[in-house]
Amino acid sequence: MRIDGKHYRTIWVAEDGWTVMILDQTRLPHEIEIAELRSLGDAAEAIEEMKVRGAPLIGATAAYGMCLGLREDVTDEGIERAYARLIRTRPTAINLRWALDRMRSRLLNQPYERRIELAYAEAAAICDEDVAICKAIGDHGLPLIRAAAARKKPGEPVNILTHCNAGWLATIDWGTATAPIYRAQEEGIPVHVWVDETRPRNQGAAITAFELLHQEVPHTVIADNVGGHLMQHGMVDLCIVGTDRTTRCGDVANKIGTYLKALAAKDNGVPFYVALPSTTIDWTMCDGLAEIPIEERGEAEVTHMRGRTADGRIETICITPKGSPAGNWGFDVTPARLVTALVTERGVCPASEAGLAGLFPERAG
Ligand SMILES: CSC[C@@H](O)[C@@H](O)C(=O)COP(=O)(O)O
Repeated sequence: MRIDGKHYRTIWVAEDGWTVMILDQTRLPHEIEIAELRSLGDAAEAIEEMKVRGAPLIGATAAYGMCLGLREDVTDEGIERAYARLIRTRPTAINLRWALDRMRSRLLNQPYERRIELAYAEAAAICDEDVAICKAIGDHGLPLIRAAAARKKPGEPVNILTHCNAGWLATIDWGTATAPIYRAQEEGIPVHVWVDETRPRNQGAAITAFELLHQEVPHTVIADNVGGHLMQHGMVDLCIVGTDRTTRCGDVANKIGTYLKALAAKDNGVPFYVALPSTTIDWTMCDGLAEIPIEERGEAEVTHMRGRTADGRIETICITPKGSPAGNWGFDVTPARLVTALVTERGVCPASEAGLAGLFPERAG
């Protein structure tokens, strides 16, 4: 996708053939800064500090983290050490484990002298596949937006609510929840996106708004609690969000607050879609509420906010009384019964074990 007219992916390898380059998402939307990852530690910290974030991009960064780890130690022990360091960076997004498992099984049993080259090729393949998968999600999600457009007066935009950032900046390109929106834009279907701010880290206000602005998609940033009101007043035609882990039975873990939007959507008869690559499905789990690990992060993300002052300085300010404790759960689980449908690279299906098994029979038990 584009920033100031220039095409970017979220992660790539520098001309030296080994340094991994990322867009540092902690600097958005105020600064466009490209960061270099030159060691296993750099890659792990980039994920932990959320310089890169979003389930597919976390997986891709971990894959490149394995490459950087191999440059430090090419042995089997080196592979296991890199795996162990990267797997503990963030707990909820299943793409992390998926990418690490794929890298490990590709590399073990290979001659030492070929491992680094094979690792970079595998990480690049993971990225290229993610681009194709997200594009396919866009193709399959497009008819849902087209159908909503058919119910509107000519020229009236389809109002789409999204939460957090499941856009191209959460993937390699295209995004998951945003891919159908970008496809609709390409087709000339008028769309308008309600962007939940997504406290505490404001991925909606900072990142989704940034990417929609640069893609010239009409949008409005709203406070997290506004969505229910808009739905009650017929101002949302459909919701579409991403996910960090979806169980084989269709329960969906996504950024904290997603569940409340799904409840409001159900109450108001607004379709609630979840867009996901199959790499985000955890086939080992059924009951998301009981089984999906939910990331808890530091209090400061809740007690403090970061932004740019009128004179251009980036500042962090405290918004709570000194001494008030804060809780910071990063994700919640939306039960399958609240999800209208899942949009995957193979098509749209009910959020259920049978629905997913129908699209991915080779994975279903
Ligand atoms: C396309 S990825 C979907 C999710 O990863 C996204 O909705 C989300 O919740 C991201 O959370 P984050 O904590 O910013 O990594």
